[in-house]
Amino acid sequence: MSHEFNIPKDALITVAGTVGVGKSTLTHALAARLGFRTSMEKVDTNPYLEKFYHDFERWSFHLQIYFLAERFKEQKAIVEAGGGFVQDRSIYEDTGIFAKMHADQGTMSLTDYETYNSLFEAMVMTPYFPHPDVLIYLEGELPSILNRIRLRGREMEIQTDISYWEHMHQRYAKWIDEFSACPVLRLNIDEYDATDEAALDEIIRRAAKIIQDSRALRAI
Ligand SMILES: Nc1ncnc2c1ncn2[C@@H]1O[C@H](COP(=O)(O)OP(=O)(O)O)[C@@H](O)[C@H]1O
Ligand SMILES: Nc1ncnc2c1ncn2[C@H]1C[C@H](O)[C@@H](COP(=O)(O)O)O1
Repeated sequence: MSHEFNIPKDALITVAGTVGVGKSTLTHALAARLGFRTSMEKVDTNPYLEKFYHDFERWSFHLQIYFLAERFKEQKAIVEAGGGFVQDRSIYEDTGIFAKMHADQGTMSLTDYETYNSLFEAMVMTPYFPHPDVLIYLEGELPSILNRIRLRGREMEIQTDISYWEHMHQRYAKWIDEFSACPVLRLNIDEYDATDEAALDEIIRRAAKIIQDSRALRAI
């Protein structure tokens, strides 16, 4: 157990939510408080991301395959280490939000989407794919999130039409209502401050309760 919080040492906590909502910030803060390792989404070394923002149609398949490979390697490292990680973004969002959104809006062809999905499903069926003990879902109003994207200052995101972020925000709201792959803790970004220790502790206590309840159920 992670001493004062009753979080099992082998737990996997995943932080999910739309771009700019605060996942990386909370991932680092939770991991530091728990003495867990982080599994971060790497942006600077991604060879397709910037090209993708300039031409969705040309690069969406390449980018999805790249993200899938990266996330799978991360999952494998987490399993091999025996858990004890906070993970920045779930693999479920790649398929359930991004790939689907681009397929639906015609910026990824149906054939590419089907190829991607069959690869995704084959990967998820392996022992290297532990479902998280809890998925912490961050949600907030679109204007606050857009403001955070601007403040963070990634030019490729700032230059992207606001309709892209609006559409993603709507998809996320629907996606989380239907999500059932693992237990969920929903957090509104106006209701916590990631730099405040008491707020973090409260989030961890809520996560711990969810993890204990779901592990107890699995043990029956
Ligand atoms: N709780 C918070 N309060 C204020 N600003 C925040 C908070 N969490 C994140 N931010 C800021 O919002 C921006 C996006 O946060 P980040 O953690 O990178 O989001 P994500 O990983 O979800 O894309 C960053 O500039 C970050 O400093
Ligand atoms: N699967 C993905 N498809 C397209 N774009 C993606 C995917 N996963 C992440 N991204 C983009 C979105 C952001 O520009 C960066 C990093 O995401 P963030 O939510 O800021 O951590 O990658």
